[in-house]
Amino acid sequence: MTTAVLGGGLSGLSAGYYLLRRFGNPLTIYEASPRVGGWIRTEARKDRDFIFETGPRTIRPVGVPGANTLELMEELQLPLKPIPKSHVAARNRMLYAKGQLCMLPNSPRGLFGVKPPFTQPLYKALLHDLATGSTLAKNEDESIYSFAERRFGKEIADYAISPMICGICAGDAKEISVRFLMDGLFEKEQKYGGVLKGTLYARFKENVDEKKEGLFDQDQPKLYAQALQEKWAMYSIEGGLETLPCAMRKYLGQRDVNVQLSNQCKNLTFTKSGVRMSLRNADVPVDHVVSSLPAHKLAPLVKQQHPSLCEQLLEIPYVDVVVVNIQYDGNLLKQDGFGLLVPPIEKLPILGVIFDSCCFDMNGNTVLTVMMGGHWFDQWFGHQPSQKEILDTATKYVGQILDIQEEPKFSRVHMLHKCIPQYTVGHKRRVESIRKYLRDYKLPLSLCGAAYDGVGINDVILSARRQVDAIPRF
Ligand SMILES: Cc1cc2nc3c(=O)[nH]c(=O)nc-3n(C[C@H](O)[C@H](O)[C@H](O)COP(=O)(O)OP(=O)(O)OC[C@H]3O[C@@H](n4cnc5c(N)ncnc54)[C@H](O)[C@@H]3O)c2cc1C
Ligand SMILES: C=CC1=C(C)c2cc3[nH]c(cc4nc(cc5[nH]c(cc1n2)c(C)c5CCC(=O)O)C(CCC(=O)O)=C4C)c(C)c3C=C
Repeated sequence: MTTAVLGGGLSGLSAGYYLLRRFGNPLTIYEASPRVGGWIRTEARKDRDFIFETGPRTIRPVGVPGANTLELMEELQLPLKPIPKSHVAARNRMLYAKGQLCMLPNSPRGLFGVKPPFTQPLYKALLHDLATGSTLAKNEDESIYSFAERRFGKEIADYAISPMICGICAGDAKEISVRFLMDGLFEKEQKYGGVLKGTLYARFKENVDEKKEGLFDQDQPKLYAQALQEKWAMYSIEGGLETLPCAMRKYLGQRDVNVQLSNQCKNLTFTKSGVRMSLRNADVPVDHVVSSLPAHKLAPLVKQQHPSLCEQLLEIPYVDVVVVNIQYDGNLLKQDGFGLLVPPIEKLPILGVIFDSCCFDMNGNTVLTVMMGGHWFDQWFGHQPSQKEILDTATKYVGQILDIQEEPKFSRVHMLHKCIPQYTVGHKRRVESIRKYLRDYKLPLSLCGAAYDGVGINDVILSARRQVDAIPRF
């Protein structure tokens, strides 16, 4: 069976890895740009002993998706850099709200005091949940903001959930589906009439649930067991996260998988015997294609033969993010931690700041990443500001929030256009409908990647594995 993968980002490379394992060669991965990795990009400043990550920087070793990624890391023998749960970067997460830097509670004791930006002890939010019955009809969807407000009150929705959504998809919690991050809690609420009630009731079933996913019934990956034992909160890779796609490309290349860079797929034509892909210099027929492309990039490729599929794909919205990496000599941070998020209710042009040099050793440098834009990109950056204006905005807020007044020694501004999909209300049903369309028309096309089954690194790797496993054998 001849297979091909569209896209050489992490999901496409993972699809290549799992296709090779299941069907062997011939297998080709087509990537439009001259490099692999997609949004994963590390800029190493070799002369200065620090790195800038322009996309992701950490991976969570949690649950089946986390275990699956660690299995891949083990196979690739990558040198991981764990951050244990006791590390300051795992314990200290901050908000900038009401004009001050606020530390979020990191232990059960934190539920009982009143700490800004909250005006009530957090346990009251739990009482609110206990006192409120379930109010939505079964199996519906709603925004994560409205769910949090219903269950825990407006303060939690504004100062806990909304910034969390900014720190995962740069989105507006008022539009993002509750099923994006709280599918389980939502289901429990609907089933048992409350989040807390449902969580306590279902707790004893947790191990059963993990087994149900069926991937690691026999043995857990060794690295996952190690991560559990050593209580890792998250990890990166020596040299930065781009080490992962580079290692995958090498691994696949050594096993005769053809990874073609700068070869954009321009059209897909479904034929009686498979698919014809229009590529740089030729039309190539294959039996089955796995697309890892962002939904808005796949849409035009199927438009000619399947306009309604194209329209459904275009219903998955994306947002732009501005990433500003900055470096200063010496340690200038007065407060250590992972970083800070700015709740959207503050109406500031920044989404948050990550303290890279607190998470990982940067040889005495202070390295920060300021993230801006997202759902509010047009409002703040729609006038196409210059790189200097953007850098000035980032450093202004670093000055105001972190009291770092000096100019950065080194900086980079990146505009990430349509970099992160938004799982808005109804996303789950949209994806089901897209996949149903492929089944109904018996199209030899599988879809994986950040557009469909989760936006994190673990999610896109697992998405590739599941989609490859679901391809019927010829
Ligand atoms: C700013 C930012 C921070 C993030 N932080 C984290 C984090 O800390 N932890 C975490 O787990 N996740 C994080 N993520 C998410 C993670 O980076 C993504 O989920 C993941 O990289 C998506 O991989 P992908 O392969 O699905 O898509 P992509 O990376 O978008 O890859 C798709 C590839 O397809 C190629 N392509 C497009 N069109 C064509 C075509 N017609 N033909 C051939 N190739 C084509 C593109 O060039 C690209 O290489 C972050 C994302 C962003 C943007
Ligand atoms: C503290 C500041 C943070 C900013 C600013 C931030 C921006 C940002 N993040 C994404 C996408 C993802 N981030 C993810 C994980 C993650 N992000 C932060 C913090 C900030 N993110 C933390 C602490 C974590 C780890 C999560 C945890 O341990 O609880 C992920 C992966 C989520 C997962 O399922 O594992 C993604 C995806 C974007 C696009 C962004 C831009 C504003």
